[in-house]
Amino acid sequence: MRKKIIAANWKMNQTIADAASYLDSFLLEVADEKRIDIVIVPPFTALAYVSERLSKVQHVKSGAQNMHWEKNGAFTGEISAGMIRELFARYVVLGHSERRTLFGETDEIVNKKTKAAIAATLTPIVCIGETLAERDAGQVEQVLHTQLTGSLAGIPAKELADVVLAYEPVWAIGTGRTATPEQAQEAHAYIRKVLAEISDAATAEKVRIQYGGSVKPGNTGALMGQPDIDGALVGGASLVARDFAEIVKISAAL
Ligand SMILES: O=C[C@H](O)COP(=O)(O)O
Repeated sequence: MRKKIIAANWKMNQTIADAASYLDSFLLEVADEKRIDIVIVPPFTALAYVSERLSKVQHVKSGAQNMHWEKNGAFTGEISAGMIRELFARYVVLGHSERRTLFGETDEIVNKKTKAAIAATLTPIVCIGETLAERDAGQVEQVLHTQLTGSLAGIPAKELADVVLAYEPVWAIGTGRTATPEQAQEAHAYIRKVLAEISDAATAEKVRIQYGGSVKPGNTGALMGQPDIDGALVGGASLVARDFAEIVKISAAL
């Protein structure tokens, strides 16, 4: 049985002051929700603060939104896995579609970052997903296959088992247009099939696959009730503490 993992990707939102009042209410709301993993992914500027607050709460962890694959060097504006780990963050989101589309991240780059994160004992949340044009052209499986084999190349099964994947159809991100539970389940089942091909069936069964794209309290139950959906990567709805707490509670109760 895979433990569900629900993550709040705040993207470029929330100051330290915002994070403080958010956590005041969110941590009270989810104080008893210890059946699932909960992750808060703030912008880098609030990561130290959020990690410090969460160090007193065992069941909620922090994560970063991006990192560079090198340990250090002349990479202005970048930070390394070791720097994230120094803040006691446990997760890092890699290859988010906004990184791929707006900042030119390729599967090769995501692969280097994933390996560097694992080497630094961070758990990567590797994002994949098709655009609307690709879905309309019937290329969903082809796109997911390319992204999976490229982003996860050369990662041994033992390490792959602990990687978290996030299936985020690009057309559902921030649009209010959610994949139906059936569409999401179909994609997740295919992802697990590809995972079995690139590792083995037992490893594929262990990998947790989140769904992301306009997840809200109202659609959480139907999505999280699907057999191959093991959690959610939540953007917009995670900015409101009460909404994100509701998503956590609905997921934990399933
Ligand atoms: O990382 C989160 C995803 O991009 C989903 O964002 P959204 O919930 O605002 O659609």
